[in-house]
Amino acid sequence: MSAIMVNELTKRFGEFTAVDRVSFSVETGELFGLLGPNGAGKTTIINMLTTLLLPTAGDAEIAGYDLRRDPARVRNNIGIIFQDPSLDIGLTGRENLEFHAMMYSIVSDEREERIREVLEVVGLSDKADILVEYYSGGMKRRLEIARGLIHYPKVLFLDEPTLGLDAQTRRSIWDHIRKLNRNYGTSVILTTHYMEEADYLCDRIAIIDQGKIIALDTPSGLKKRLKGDCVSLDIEGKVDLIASALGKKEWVKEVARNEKMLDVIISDYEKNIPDIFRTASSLGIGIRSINFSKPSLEDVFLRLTGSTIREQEGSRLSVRRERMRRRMLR
Ligand SMILES: Nc1ncnc2c1ncn2[C@@H]1O[C@H](COP(=O)(O)OP(=O)(O)OP(=O)(O)O)[C@@H](O)[C@H]1O
Repeated sequence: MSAIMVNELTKRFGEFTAVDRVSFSVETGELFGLLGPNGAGKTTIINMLTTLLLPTAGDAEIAGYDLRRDPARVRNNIGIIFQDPSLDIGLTGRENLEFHAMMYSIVSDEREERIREVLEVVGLSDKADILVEYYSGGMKRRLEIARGLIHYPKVLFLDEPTLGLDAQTRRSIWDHIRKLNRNYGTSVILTTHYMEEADYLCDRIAIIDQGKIIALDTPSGLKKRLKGDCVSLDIEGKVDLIASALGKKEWVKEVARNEKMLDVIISDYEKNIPDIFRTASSLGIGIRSINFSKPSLEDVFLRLTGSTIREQEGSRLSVRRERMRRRMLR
């Protein structure tokens, strides 16, 4: 059985269509991502699937229950972690969980054991009795995840789970999400605009742009849509000569010269890279350095939407990477 089945789900705010006939399904135990820029419609999709917002059209089933006909049962079978923190900072971590467990009518005999368990999943057992006011951003996020798990939901919704957190904390949250998904078999649907988060965590990703799903596949399936890998060579000798020799190879998709540098888009990197060296050597041309970049989800996104990628300004490497990326996409 699918954990979530979405059929032509649509949300209009007045004249504006925020979500436009979106259809997808999430398998039981799957970690599924909605990836897209700010304003793409991800939160609106989550809000509809969690019964917080009424769809304009379309329908969905969550944990086997119809969104429109059975919203109470849907709510009982899901956990939600919102984008904005919603903890009571005047209570301890444990008290926040107790309060939530009571709201879900978990009987007191079971409550203590469940709290112990979810605190362990998110690695907060030793901080449970500290006021949330003194928690770091990452600890708060982990506590929110623990809270979303307290009633053993079949499906967990996470809206931008690591928004605003530093890289190290983000990584630790990812590991906790994976752990709960693997250990409990909880189906997870998360929204993110961090490409690396979707890539690292998700079994499958739906790329959302302007309210529509524009691609849906595994991370590697999405990356395979690109033309190839980019090899960047710093040439010692006649650049035009090697550029023309490489351009004739069947596995070379594109060659572009930039002064002494050569960017070559190739297929099957592992197999063909030695041939680049052999070709250079047969022409008496040296290669000072070689740089290699594999396509990322960022490249896929750029290819699909045409929108620019924000790179660190001023860095020559970034400018170069951006240039190489654009070549891979053409
Ligand atoms: N209640 C509302 N009334 C009018 N427009 C809305 C409403 N809620 C959302 N929108 C619009 O719908 C679009 C999608 O918003 P949504 O919050 O779903 O995007 P998102 O992909 O989740 O981005 P973010 O991560 O920034 O929240 C946006 O243009 C937003 O301004």
